[in-house]
Amino acid sequence: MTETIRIEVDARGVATLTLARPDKHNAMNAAMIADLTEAAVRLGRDPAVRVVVLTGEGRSFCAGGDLGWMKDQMQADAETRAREARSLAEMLGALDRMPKPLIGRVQGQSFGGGVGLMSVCDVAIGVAGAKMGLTEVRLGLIPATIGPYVVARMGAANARRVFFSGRVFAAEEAVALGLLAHTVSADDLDAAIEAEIAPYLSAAPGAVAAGKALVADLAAPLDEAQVSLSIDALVARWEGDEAAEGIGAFFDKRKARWAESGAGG
Ligand SMILES: C/C(=C\C(=O)SCCNC(=O)CCNC(=O)[C@H](O)C(C)(C)COP(=O)(O)OP(=O)(O)OC[C@H]1O[C@@H](n2cnc3c(N)ncnc32)[C@H](O)[C@@H]1OP(=O)(O)O)CC(=O)O
Repeated sequence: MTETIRIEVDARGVATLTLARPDKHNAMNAAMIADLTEAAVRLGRDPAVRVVVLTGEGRSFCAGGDLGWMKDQMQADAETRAREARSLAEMLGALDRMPKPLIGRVQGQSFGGGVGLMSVCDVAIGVAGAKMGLTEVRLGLIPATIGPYVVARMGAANARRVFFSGRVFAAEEAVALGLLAHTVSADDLDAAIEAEIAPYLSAAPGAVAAGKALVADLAAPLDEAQVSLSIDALVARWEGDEAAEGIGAFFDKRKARWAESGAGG
């Protein structure tokens, strides 16, 4: 475990999992991806933990996949690229399957993979007016490994709108899309999270875990074929010119210049 996340467990068994790269808006690099995967498995197995709250330190919940890490994948060999893309899918799967209620405390901006994290929470509550979006297409990327979870949340019709436009929307719209349960003022966020936690603490842990597994199977059964498709889709983007231009433009702090064919990779 590195320094990318913090875990605190209180006497009631409420674990708070905090994304802790505030200077990078909590973007998920390789270390954070590994740490989150390990934490999901560990907290899921710990009988003392009853509920997990996922939050971010600083101004953002999570700005998505770390674009420096993604840039590295573009220079890497095919085996490394596939392994790194799979690590993202495995992290999302580990959080999604964690047999404890996972509550998202969305205190700031969330983009790309940050919206993916919200989508693997059982319930997420956000601050009114917070900005979010599936902004990947602005970077020459797509919501790939997060795709199955986000589509399950908002449905294909909504996903088409927000995936293909990459537009930024407010937390209120995220409620309508099914990403957030409701919004509150920043001052009321902790009270809202406490209110959400309380009933889980009196529920039978085994029943909660069984219910969570059943809902996951009934609502959006995710098989290895879908996971592989999403990994391949991410790797294909890393191999194309558009992501190099989009990510390059982000770090150069300029507007991306897309090829005019409209079919560029
Ligand atoms: C998971 C999958 C795909 C993705 O998630 S792709 C990533 C999608 N995310 C985004 O599009 C957000 C990118 N970030 C921003 O738009 C902005 O940084 C911000 C979050 C709106 C904040 O803007 P602000 O002007 O307040 O701050 P800076 O831009 O100066 O950022 C400060 C600092 O943080 C670094 N940073 C921000 N986001 C990222 C990031 N995603 N990756 C790496 N670094 C990031 C930024 O570079 C600055 O660093 P300095 O060193 O201080 O310059 C794929 C799948 O689904 O499979």
